[in-house]
Amino acid sequence: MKLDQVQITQFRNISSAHIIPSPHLNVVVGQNGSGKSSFLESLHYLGFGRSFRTSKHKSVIQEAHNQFSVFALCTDSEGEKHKIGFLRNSNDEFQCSINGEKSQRLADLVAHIPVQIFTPQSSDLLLGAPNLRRRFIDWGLFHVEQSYYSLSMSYSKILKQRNALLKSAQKSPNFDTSQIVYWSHQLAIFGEKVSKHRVNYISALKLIFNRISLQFLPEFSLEISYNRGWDNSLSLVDALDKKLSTDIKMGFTSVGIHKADLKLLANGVNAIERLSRGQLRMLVAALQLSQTLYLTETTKKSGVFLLDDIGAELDLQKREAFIDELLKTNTQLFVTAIEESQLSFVEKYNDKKMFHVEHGHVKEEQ
Ligand SMILES: Nc1ncnc2c1ncn2[C@@H]1O[C@H](COP(=O)(O)OP(=O)(O)OP(=O)(O)O)[C@@H](O)[C@H]1O
Repeated sequence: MKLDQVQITQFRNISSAHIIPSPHLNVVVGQNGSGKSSFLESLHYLGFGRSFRTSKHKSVIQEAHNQFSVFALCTDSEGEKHKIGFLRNSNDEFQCSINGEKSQRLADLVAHIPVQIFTPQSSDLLLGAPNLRRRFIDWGLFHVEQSYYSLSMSYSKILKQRNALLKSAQKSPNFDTSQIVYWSHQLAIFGEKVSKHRVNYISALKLIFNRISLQFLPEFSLEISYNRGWDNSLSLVDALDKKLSTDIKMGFTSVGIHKADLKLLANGVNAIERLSRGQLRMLVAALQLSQTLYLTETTKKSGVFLLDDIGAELDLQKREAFIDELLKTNTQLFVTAIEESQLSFVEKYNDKKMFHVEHGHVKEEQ
């Protein structure tokens, strides 16, 4: 899906903006505090229903106002037009709109536009907690595997149920554990299915990643290793049964897909111990690009890629390599920079638009 037009209202310092982007490359330039990241953040809402900078939705609503909205006219890969929108008010209520129909289900909206974001904080994918890496895998699967969302939602609901029973059992020694065993079996049914999708996805991603990482970080031998969240020699139901008494003691489920993790190895050791900050960012870029390639190859869908503050920690050559490769995937790119000189190489692209942001006004450069 490509964004043909975007209308933003009362979003941070952007009172109102109407943009007609290029379907390929959009360069957004402006001084510190001008509103570049806010512009990308508003597009992020269309792909996730949330910000990439804060969990407090209220803080993105423009001061002295009580709601923001982002609307877009888009074209999908079959050439069909769609009208999508997202609105959120200061009472923390939101509304999605898809081709004129209102919806309270975020999944309906975010399924339309696969949005990815790359910021100076993106190395958190490798440095941060495992849930960030699971979210990375889940994002990829959500957009390629139709059943994945409902399978993982079912797993989460059953996990809550099992954890509530474990807490009750923790408090009362005579608790009938057969109920927990029942939920362990239910949990295992969905957990095995989700895990199978994840394992297949990682294997496919590895093939693409091996090629991209050679290009982006040729000085290292890089490898993805995936831990599915329980003992490899056991089925999930057996692993859950084996951990039953430990889980009762702790009051939560210690094995399952909610414990899965990705590890990135550089020359055989954990990449975070070996790579510089810039190299870690490039590794994240390679992972995200692999996802983009997989998405377009398997579904023919195209997405929107937001690159915030590209100048931070990536040298000119690496910025160029990343943008070159993203543009080959038919992704619609929005790149922000403080100065045009940080992106001097964009001269070579024909189908691009340049935008200038000043005090929240987004203007296309003619
Ligand atoms: N809720 C809000 N209402 C009005 N203005 C806001 C709100 N939240 C943030 N701002 C202001 O919006 C401006 C734009 O911030 P933004 O982070 O988009 O800037 P930027 O151009 O990305 O800057 P930098 O290059 O420093 O990252 C800032 O001056 C900020 O103080």
